[in-house]
Formats: sequence, C-alpha cells, structure tokens
Amino acid sequence: MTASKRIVLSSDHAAIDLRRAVADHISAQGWDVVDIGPQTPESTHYPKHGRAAAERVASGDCRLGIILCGTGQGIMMAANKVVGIRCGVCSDTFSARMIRMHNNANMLSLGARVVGEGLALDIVDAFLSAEFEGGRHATRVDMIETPEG
Ligand SMILES: O=C(CO)[C@H](O)[C@H](O)COP(=O)(O)O
Repeated sequence: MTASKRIVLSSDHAAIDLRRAVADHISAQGWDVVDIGPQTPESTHYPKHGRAAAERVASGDCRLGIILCGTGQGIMMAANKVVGIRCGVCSDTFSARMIRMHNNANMLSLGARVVGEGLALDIVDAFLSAEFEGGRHATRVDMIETPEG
C-alpha cells in the first residue's frame, strides 16, 4: 500500500458510528484506513483524539486525516494546534472541495450531530477527490505556515 492512500481516522464518543461508516466507505475505495479509535462509547475528551490523529499526519505516517466529534469544531481546533496541520470543518461538499483546492487542507473534520451519514459520506468524497491547485493558493498557504513571511 502506498503512503499516499494512507489516512487516519479518529473521533470522540459522539461520532463513533459515523467514523465507522466513513471507515467502511473509504476502505471500499481502496484507502488504507488507520482508525485510531476510540472503540468504546464511553465519554472521552476530543482534544486528545484530534491531536493524536494530527500527529499521524504531521509526522508523514498518514497523508490525510478525517476527525469527528459532535460538531466537528472542538476536535478541529485541537488538530490545528499541531504544526503543519490544516484542518477545516465541513457541512457541505463545496467547502470540502475548496479546503483541498485552495487551502491544501490535510485534514477534514465532521460533526456527527450536524450532518447525517449520507451527506457526511458525500463530503468525504468531495474532500478526497479534490486536488490542491497550487499557484496563488500556494503563496497563501505558505503564509499560514510562516505568518511572519
Ligand atoms: O462537539 C464536540 C466538541 O466540539 C463534542 O463532541 C461535544 O462537546 C461532546 O459533548 P458531550 O460530552 O455532551 O457528549
């Protein structure tokens, strides 16, 4: 399996079912899914799960990541604290395409209490099938990574 199809998934307790649906969906498309849990439904703390997934991406172990919590917001905030991570919450397919095409996002966040499974899987497909356009967008993404530049 090539590293380019390796993707990490993580969530908190609010999104375990949707995370598993995403895992099944993208596994069937040939993605090498690294599902780092949690596997049991006890209440847990989204920052540690967001950070753990982000570290897999930042280290290069996984090319992309999908993280989920109730709203997608808290786990996204935690992931974006890791250097090199660009993660956006999406509740629509247009935004999911654009965070790849313009922002070179390497992680997608979903809110399991916001979007239903059908829409969530469409959002995932939009994210995974889009490519970064580079050009003027690369200049701007570089400015995110080095704000003083
Ligand atoms: O969306 C979230 C963070 O942004 C969490 O999933 C949510 O806050 C968890 O809430 P609860 O502990 O009441 O299940």
